[in-house]
Amino acid sequence: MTSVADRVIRIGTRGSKLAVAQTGTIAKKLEEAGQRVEIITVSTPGDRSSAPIAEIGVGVFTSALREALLDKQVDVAVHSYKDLPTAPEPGIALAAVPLREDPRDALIARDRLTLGELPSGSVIGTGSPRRMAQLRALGLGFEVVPIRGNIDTRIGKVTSGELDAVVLARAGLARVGRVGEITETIDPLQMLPAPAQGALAVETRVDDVDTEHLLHSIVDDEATRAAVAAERAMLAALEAGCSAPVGALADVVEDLDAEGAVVERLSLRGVAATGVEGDSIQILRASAIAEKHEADKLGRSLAAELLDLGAGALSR
Ligand SMILES: NCc1[nH]cc(CCC(=O)O)c1CC(=O)O
Repeated sequence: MTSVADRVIRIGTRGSKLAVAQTGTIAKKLEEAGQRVEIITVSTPGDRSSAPIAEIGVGVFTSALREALLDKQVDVAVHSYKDLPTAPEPGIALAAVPLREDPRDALIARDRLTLGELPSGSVIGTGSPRRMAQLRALGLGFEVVPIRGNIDTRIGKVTSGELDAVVLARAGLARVGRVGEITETIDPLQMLPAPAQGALAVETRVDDVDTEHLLHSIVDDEATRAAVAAERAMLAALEAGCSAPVGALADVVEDLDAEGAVVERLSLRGVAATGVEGDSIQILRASAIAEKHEADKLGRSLAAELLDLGAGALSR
């Protein structure tokens, strides 16, 4: 391997419990491969503000970490991939996309209830327009209210009785050891996750090829990278950001080629909601399948299909 083994690789992370846990998994893999690492916490404006994400803007959690990377305060930045803007960042390389956790959303409800068991009028908290739209589109009479805050704060609102339920990413709950409190892992047929949910993005500087290659060889997962590329290509082509009412989920699936032989292909499902601000919510869904190396094209063509169906009126 490269001679980077002689130095300590500085890994930057946000300070939240979730971010520290995520970064810890990457640090552990590097250490197991004999690499010395140091974890450096970078505070971001997103951590300091409690305003709705829609107001403080895309990239609020990730730009400070990227700045620390470009300033050479750290050598590696670990992000929740779904929080990254779709536009590429000059000077920064996507060194690795590790094997992702279960990408689905999870319900934590009072009395261990599921979505189907929660009565009409139940109050469910989520700050995500995507989750809000898909919850309302179930037509079960839920009142969906905006919330923010870290995982502990959100779950606390159910424990205290302030809310009947909250919806969170299962992956985040897994990373902080709270999957036991999940009362239903939501079927993607009912709620598609955010593009790249559950995945991490491991970034390095473009001029630090040794570190990039090291991270790639130790933590990259090709199937996750392809799936996430398709999901994010769809999001980018819809010109929507991380707080848009857009969901996407890609999987590598077994399919048959023209001769009937089993081949691996990439399957992508997408959802976009319009009218989220008013009360005439409309949900548009589509799906498609393509060759594994055509992730970008698959994402773009599914976005085109959603736009044809009416996603042009996407509320931003
Ligand atoms: N937007 C905040 C955020 N960014 C990443 C995760 C969870 C972990 C992940 O999806 O990778 C969360 C919390 C949540 O959506 O419940």
